[in-house]
Amino acid sequence: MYDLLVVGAGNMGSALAVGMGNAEGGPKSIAILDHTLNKAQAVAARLPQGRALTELESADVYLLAVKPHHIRNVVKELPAGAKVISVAAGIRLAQLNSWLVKGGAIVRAMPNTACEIGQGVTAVCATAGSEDLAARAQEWFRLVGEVFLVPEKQFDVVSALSGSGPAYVFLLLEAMQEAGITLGLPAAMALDLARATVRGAGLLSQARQDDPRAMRLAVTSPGGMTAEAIAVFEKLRFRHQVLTAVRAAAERSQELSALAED
Ligand SMILES: NC(=O)C1=CN([C@@H]2O[C@H](COP(=O)(O)OP(=O)(O)OC[C@H]3O[C@@H](n4cnc5c(N)ncnc54)[C@H](OP(=O)(O)O)[C@@H]3O)[C@@H](O)[C@H]2O)C=CC1
Ligand SMILES: O=C(O)[C@@H]1CCC=N1
Repeated sequence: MYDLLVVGAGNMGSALAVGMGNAEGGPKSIAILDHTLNKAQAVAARLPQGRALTELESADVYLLAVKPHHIRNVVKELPAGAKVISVAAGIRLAQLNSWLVKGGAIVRAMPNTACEIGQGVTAVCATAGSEDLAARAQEWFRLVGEVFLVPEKQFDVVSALSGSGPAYVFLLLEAMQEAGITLGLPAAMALDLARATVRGAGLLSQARQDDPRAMRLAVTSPGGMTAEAIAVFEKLRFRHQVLTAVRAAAERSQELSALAED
């Protein structure tokens, strides 16, 4: 029996399997299951004790990393009493519970892809009676980043903030690179500069634990060049754009829950 069987060798399943499987104190034996054997094999090859599967086998814990509209079928195939961790966006604990054949323990988690390098953020909640599994899930997710216990009613917003969040940062990277290119820099140099800047700003913010506004003001010399850029962002209502975008993602999380019932 495997300690952990990850279903879905896509972006999130592979990030979690690789991150947890290579961390000290993580699940010892990990199997990864995907429709496409090649995908599962590619992940298993990056694990100290990984096994690629195309059919379900017995495991202590099943971590489900398939798309929200596929998850009901996967849950229905799990054995009675299965211990399940789902990372599917929008899918509620009550839905997972109703699809399980019989009993079992259920944890819902919302990680992000930075788990692959141990720098993820994961929100966790669980059904009553699943405390042991919730403790184990927190332990494993802590191996690949920070963990927050979050009431389920906040999951849509949390998912829209930290689950989707890396994509917003990558969009900023793309936009910074494109601006550099348009204003005359070579593409590779523009990307290197943007990437190093995002990394440094993230690390500085983490190291200082300061209010981001104060950190922004420390860069923005009165009458200097940054002030010109910030004034443009404010005029274009950047904050409003971020709020509208995060709200759209949170609303989509609610829709995904409803669609999974169809
Ligand atoms: N990507 C992210 O950043 C995050 C994703 N999530 C959640 O993680 C889940 C997976 O997302 P993501 O990794 O991006 O999706 P992917 O499409 O990259 O990965 C899902 C994988 O699961 C496979 N699959 C589907 N059904 C089955 C099945 N019954 N048995 C075995 N394998 C199956 C898919 O195969 P095929 O393509 O052939 O269908 C695919 O390879 C989603 O529910 C998402 O909401 C959560 C947090 C962040
Ligand atoms: O876009 C999605 O639906 C998934 C969930 C959070 C990040 N990716």
